[in-house]
Amino acid sequence: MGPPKQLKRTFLGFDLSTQKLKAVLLGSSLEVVAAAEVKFDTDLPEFRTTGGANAGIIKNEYFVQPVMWVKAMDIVLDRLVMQQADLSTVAAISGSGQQHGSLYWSKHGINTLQNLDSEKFLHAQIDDSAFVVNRTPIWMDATTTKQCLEMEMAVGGTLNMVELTGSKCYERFTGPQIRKIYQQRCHAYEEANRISLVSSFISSLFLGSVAPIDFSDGSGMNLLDIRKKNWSKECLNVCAPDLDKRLDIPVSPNSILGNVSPYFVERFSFSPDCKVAASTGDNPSALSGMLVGSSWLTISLGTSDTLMMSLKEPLNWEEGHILCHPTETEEFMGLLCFRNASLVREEMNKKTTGGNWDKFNEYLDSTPRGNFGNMAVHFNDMEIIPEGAGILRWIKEWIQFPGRG
Ligand SMILES: Nc1ncnc2c1ncn2[C@@H]1O[C@H](COP(=O)(O)OP(=O)(O)O)[C@@H](O)[C@H]1O
Ligand SMILES: O=C(CO)[C@@H](O)[C@H](O)COP(=O)(O)O
Repeated sequence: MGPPKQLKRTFLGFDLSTQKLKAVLLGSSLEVVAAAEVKFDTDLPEFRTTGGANAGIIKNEYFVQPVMWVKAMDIVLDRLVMQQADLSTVAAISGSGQQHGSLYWSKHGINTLQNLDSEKFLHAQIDDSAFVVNRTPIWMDATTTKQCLEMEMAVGGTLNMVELTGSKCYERFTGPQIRKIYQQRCHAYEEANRISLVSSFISSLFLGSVAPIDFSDGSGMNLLDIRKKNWSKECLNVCAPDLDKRLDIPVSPNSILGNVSPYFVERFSFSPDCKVAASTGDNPSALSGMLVGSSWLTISLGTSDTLMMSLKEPLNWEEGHILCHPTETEEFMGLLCFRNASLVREEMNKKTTGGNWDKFNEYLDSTPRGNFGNMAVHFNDMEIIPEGAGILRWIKEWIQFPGRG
């Protein structure tokens, strides 16, 4: 006999990453009680994504229709219920989101979020009209070179931007993306009452109101003063007008934002006392989830590959990012991100084995590490670090070692 129902406490986490939405229900000893996922390409083919994103007509343009994420939330919750997951035991909900992507709420969208009808699906209510930008940029987008130059110049150069925000201006970062929308779709920007990151969007759905952005994921915007853990007025001013109102005050990633909205109580039997915690970026989440000491380096192999480390003090890196640490909130984290990652591996796997990872791993295991000196770098898309694209191959005979002729 297990503990009485009122003592059973579970914790529900979401990961809204590039290719899928995953949900995991954990017990109080962190055991997995239930898990479900929704793959955008195959479960929601009507959105026509490839690797979870839509490519635009402009080179390096990538976007997503936010309603796809809303629909994915409907489906993933239903999949948990179909596994008999008892959502009335959930004590708290939180999430991790692909970094840098942004959502632009219309006034109508905010109103709908606050008055959801539990008889209807989320996506039947939070539809296209909830957002003023229906092709919303995600981290893969790199079309904001002009805005990056403008923002850096306006704060006195690249080094000043690094010193303030922890990163030079990167095309995928939210600040340059917001500036592009302000410049190219001024009307939409004016109509955007609030702007969410993908992470704060997850909390918003459960809270029933637009959740604040946490300062760890907020560090991936080129807008946050990472030392003060607040928006940099200088950066906001050079990005777009009246941006502070649209972003609200950033909060600690540890914050409890409120109770779950009545929609989830009525539709999925969540307890009205269930708490909604701030969500954060997927990389800050990955670093904190690894529970490693400060001298460890964490590597995450996913749609993007990332390298993460804890830092006591922020450093002024020419490349890469310093973010506010998600759990040691007085500290910082270093992040390097590489975009030619799982999608490149996937393509190679399809070519060589027809998409069978076991076979692919067998092939890898059948050659020694270093592959006899035959190596290749596949930058199918313009890489972030180093900035470059193309395929480079090294064949053993071509590599000249000093002293070996
Ligand atoms: N056995 C495997 N070996 C290498 N890559 C894999 C394997 N299984 C899945 N993948 C790849 O991992 C990627 C998904 O990783 P995931 O961590 O869920 O992504 P994300 O970073 O978007 O959260 C997919 O591109 C998939 O093809
Ligand atoms: O741009 C970055 C980090 O700066 C990416 O790592 C995104 O956060 C996407 O995450 P995945 O979907 O690859 O996990």
